[in-house]
Amino acid sequence: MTLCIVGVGAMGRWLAETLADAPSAFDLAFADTDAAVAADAAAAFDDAEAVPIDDGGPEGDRSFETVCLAVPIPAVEDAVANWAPHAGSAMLDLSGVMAGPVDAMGEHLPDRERASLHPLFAPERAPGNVAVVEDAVGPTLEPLLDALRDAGNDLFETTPEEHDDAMTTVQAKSHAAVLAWALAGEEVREEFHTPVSAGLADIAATVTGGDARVYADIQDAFGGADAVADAARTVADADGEAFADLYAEAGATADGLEPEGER
Ligand SMILES: O=C(O)C(=O)C[C@]1(C(=O)O)C=C[C@@H](O)C=C1
Repeated sequence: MTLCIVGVGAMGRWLAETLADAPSAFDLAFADTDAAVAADAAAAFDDAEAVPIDDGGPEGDRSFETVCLAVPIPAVEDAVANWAPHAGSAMLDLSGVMAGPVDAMGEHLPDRERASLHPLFAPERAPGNVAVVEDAVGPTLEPLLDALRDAGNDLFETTPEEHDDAMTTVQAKSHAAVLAWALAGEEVREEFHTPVSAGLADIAATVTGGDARVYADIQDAFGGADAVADAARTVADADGEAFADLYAEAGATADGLEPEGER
């Protein structure tokens, strides 16, 4: 299958690396607004090519069986429109938001295969859970999804609404809370750390070790930092009894938030 990966950031590279090891053959092409980044990726994979971008789509009248959009969240809907004429059989996106691209793909590729995937991890922690909306999946996308499964990823079916709602808690509120903790904290001697503070410090290092633009896009797409700030204010203002009530309420909510294996 010819597959053009549009957007060669961390997740575009992750897809290429995962498929390069798959038994089914994927002829890879890479396109990026930074032509040097696409050229680098093409050089790293056997027989892969770099595709120059012109006016948002591929230069010349190029067509690929499948186009995968691994572009930033704010760019994905325009990318669907620009690349739809060049996706012969299928399009998928890995942008991390689902409602917008699923609607746009339905509008621009009504008669072709379509899926939206969100790998819920950074590539260095692959394989992991991948949320999937199989809007219209058939013989073109099936081998690609199988290759991700074969690489140890756990693909689970969701809806755009369920996914985007979940990301408010899973991503936007989590990141806001962790960043606020790091911003409010001060350096302490290592021996003072407790299991709780050491765990938070580890998570803060993970969150701040990524790409600021990706984290800003997540805040814009899903919101939730205000709710975290309001909750922190309520905790800060609570006296003994009110604090105990909040503590109990947080405990009950936290039970529901815990991944099943850890309950
Ligand atoms: O660093 C990790 O492993 C992450 O989980 C990163 C993380 C996240 O924190 O939500 C950040 C952006 C991606 O969309 C997916 C996951």
